Amino acid sequence: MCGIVGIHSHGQVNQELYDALTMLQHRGQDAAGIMTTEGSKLNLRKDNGLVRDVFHADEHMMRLRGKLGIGHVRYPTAGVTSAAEAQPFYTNMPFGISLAHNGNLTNADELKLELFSEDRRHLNTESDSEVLLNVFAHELLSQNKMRLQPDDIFAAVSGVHRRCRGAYACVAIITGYGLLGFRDPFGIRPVVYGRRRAAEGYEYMIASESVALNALGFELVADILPGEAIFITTDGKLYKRQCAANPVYSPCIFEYVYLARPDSLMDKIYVHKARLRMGMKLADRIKREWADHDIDVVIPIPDTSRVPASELASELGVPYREGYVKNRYIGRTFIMPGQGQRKKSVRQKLNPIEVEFRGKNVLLVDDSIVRGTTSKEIIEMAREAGARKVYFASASPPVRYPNVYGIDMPSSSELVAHGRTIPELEKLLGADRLIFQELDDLIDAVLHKHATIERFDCSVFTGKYITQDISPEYLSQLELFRSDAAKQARKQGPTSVIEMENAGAR
Ligand SMILES: O=P(O)(O)OC[C@H]1O[C@H](OP(=O)(O)OP(=O)(O)O)[C@H](O)[C@@H]1O
Ligand SMILES: NC(=O)CC[C@H](N)C(=O)O
Ligand SMILES: [Mg+2]
Repeated sequence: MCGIVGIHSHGQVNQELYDALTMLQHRGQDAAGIMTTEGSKLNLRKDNGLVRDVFHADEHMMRLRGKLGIGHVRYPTAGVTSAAEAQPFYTNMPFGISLAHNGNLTNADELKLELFSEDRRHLNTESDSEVLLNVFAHELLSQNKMRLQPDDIFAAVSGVHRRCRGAYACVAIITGYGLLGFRDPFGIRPVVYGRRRAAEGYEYMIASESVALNALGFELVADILPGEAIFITTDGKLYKRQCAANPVYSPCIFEYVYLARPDSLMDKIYVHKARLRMGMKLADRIKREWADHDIDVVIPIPDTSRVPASELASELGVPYREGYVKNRYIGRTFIMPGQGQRKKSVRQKLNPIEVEFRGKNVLLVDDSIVRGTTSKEIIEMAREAGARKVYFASASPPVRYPNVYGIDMPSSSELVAHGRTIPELEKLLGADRLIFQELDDLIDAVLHKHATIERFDCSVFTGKYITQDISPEYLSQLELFRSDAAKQARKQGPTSVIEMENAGAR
């Protein structure tokens, strides 16, 4: 999961793109980038780091001039972490197109070969997003038009649907023409759009999550539906089209569990409410299966589990206490790149308030257990702080299978619950009792009364991939290339990379 944003405004967009990216920072902490267009000139700044570190006022922000632009915060799931793979990506032919992508292509390798040998296009990085951009560019070129019409752009998006597999929510600038947003036919990753009234007419914004719209005073119009594309021309006309032959509304359920901010409205579901219902369902399970529990206090693992934990406590009728103080200067640990950094960061990030633990039976609640980095450390900390019994509940089922759609969980062997029973996990993590949400309850909690979603991608819990094209060979290749060990081994090589854009003086 990365964060994407695009704005078409009547004023300069640089600061607004920056502000939107800070609202989406929780979706990617590795790199950030902004591309703006001013007439026919494009301005790009991208680098590794948090939004606040990548853009400096005089050096970059002042130079990102233009009334139309796109931005990206990256959490890598393909290629490498080099700054050259920060987004947006750009290709000159045709018209000058720049693109920012959230998701992950599962046929990037085949497409790379096709692009090279059949479409005669050049790729300069290992990124699947550069592949996606070039497929779109080739499809646009194939329309064979000197002047583009919205129909040509939508036809090119249909071409992307035919060729690209996996997850993609994208924003793109077609220089001189306008701003495009589109979503894969399964709608795996989220993307919404909104508008704001200005004296000169409406201004438009496309973003991964509605929180970015709220913060900038845009009203949410709708989700871009699976397979749909919207195009806003440089003079502010909006066109919308369903471009996929067979769209199936099936977003990733893990967005609701962990990835998204609770204050986002996503596919017409309030993430906050979905998380409250997760807490309620989990409490029901405890009441059903452990009626005589001896829990004295419910303690959340900040940040994400606060919402389900509070509802769980109130349903159980047990006090809810903030037992861990979160260091506000440490980011999300799960989306950090290496296991060493993740492990160290848990201790730096969370510190127990001893009085909430001493002599008590505590139920620690988290939204998920993935690699077990957080839960293992946290349980140990609870014991060190003097807890009598340490129980642990997860608002989602055990994560047992890799993700191939934009979450960097490439390797089943890194997932603590893979191939382990609950008693084995209790032992490994050091919990006196471990309680997981049932998948049906999680689905009920998220779906609630919403009929438009046909199903969810629940692959991290079930190993069944919504696109139905993930072979065991693909998964072993993924593990080989992207496991922590593989990434670590690659780091042993030269650390400074000479990239195309860095070759000359900047
Ligand atoms: O089992 P693990 O591999 O540790 O992964 C799961 C943990 O990681 C996430 O927290 P994170 O610190 O990323 O973000 P948060 O502050 O939003 O909870 C998630 O909320 C769990 O706490
Ligand atoms: N998490 C994402 O959406 C990643 C986007 C893209 N696959 C990259 O690695 O840059
Ligand atoms: Mg957490």
